[in-house]
Amino acid sequence: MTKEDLVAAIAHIKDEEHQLPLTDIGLIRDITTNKDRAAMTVLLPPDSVSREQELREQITRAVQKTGITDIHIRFKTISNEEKNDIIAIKLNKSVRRAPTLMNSPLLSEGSGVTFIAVASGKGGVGKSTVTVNLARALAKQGNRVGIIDADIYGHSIPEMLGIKELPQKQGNRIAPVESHGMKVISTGFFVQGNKPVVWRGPMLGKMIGTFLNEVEWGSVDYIILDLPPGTGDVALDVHNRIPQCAEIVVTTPHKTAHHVAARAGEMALQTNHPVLGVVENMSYFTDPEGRRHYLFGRGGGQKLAEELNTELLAEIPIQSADTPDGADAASTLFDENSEQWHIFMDMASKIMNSKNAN
Ligand SMILES: Nc1ncnc2c1ncn2[C@@H]1O[C@H](COP(=O)(O)OP(=O)(O)OP(=O)(O)O)[C@@H](O)[C@H]1O
Repeated sequence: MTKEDLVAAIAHIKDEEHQLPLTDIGLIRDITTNKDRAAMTVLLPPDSVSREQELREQITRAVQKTGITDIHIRFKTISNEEKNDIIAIKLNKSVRRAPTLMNSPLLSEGSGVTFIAVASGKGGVGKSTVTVNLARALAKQGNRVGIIDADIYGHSIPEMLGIKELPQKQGNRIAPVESHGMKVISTGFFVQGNKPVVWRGPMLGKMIGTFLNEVEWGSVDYIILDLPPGTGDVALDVHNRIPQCAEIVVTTPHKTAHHVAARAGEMALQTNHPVLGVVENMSYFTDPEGRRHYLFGRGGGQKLAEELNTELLAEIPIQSADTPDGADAASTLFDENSEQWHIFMDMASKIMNSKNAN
């Protein structure tokens, strides 16, 4: 009796959500067998905890059919995020490079397009702010830049850029909206009103493919993708469809933010995507006398960069909403005279230099 025989014996036991064998998606692991003894660990996400007894019985029956009677099954509860991470990493090999979607000229070798996904562990840390300003800074330095706002839950890019129009049809293709010298496509263009998006399964799986294949991008040097927070389906799809996509992980100086951000970066690493670096946002506030105040603590970005074995690309200060002229300056498009803008310009140069070095 080998481990493979044991895996085969329990391969019919499936995950309810994905209908895939638990062994294939990493939710049964540490499978060992030794003569008449078998042991394994079953990982239970919250919605499956009630299945513990049923699973124990199913596994026991299946293993007993092989003649083994000494069966040890450990159950470990995991969060939904952990479940998604495990499945993402496990499935990556098999779903990677779906052939029908590889025909986008953008993805071909020699297209010269650099893809950068901007990720974060949780929402509200400034992922979209980093996407938009990095894209602007790259455009300002002479690059042709496209933005894919793939944040299905908080597609804020059109609003940030003040885009009012919708993309037009160009033959049987979609023309991205031009704004601030960049080409923009957003999930927000394809939903009505401000309803939360309930794109699941097949539709979600098609989204990145549609944005790559059916949008007429023309010539672009960079495509920056604003991912939804966390390590869900869209992030996984990007990792799968765009194997060359590099990642920037945005975090704040908060310890908790650093912790959750690490997962987004680790997913990239485990799926062999380079992590370009970490951006720490809302790092400090510079007062009118030029003194820095580290309102949310210090070092979170650096710590995350070390953990992911990458570079701290930038520390973006907090922009005050209180401006001399009373205007609402907490705009996400940083003014070209601001400290923040200079930092974004430096970051864009760094990224361009590393592209040229490759
Ligand atoms: N450095 C900064 N200084 C001041 N305000 C900022 C800064 N960075 C971001 N903000 C503000 O914080 C809020 C959240 O930023 P943003 O929408 O970029 O985050 P996000 O991570 O993309 O969030 P979500 O995942 O919900 O889309 C916005 O109102 C933005 O204007």
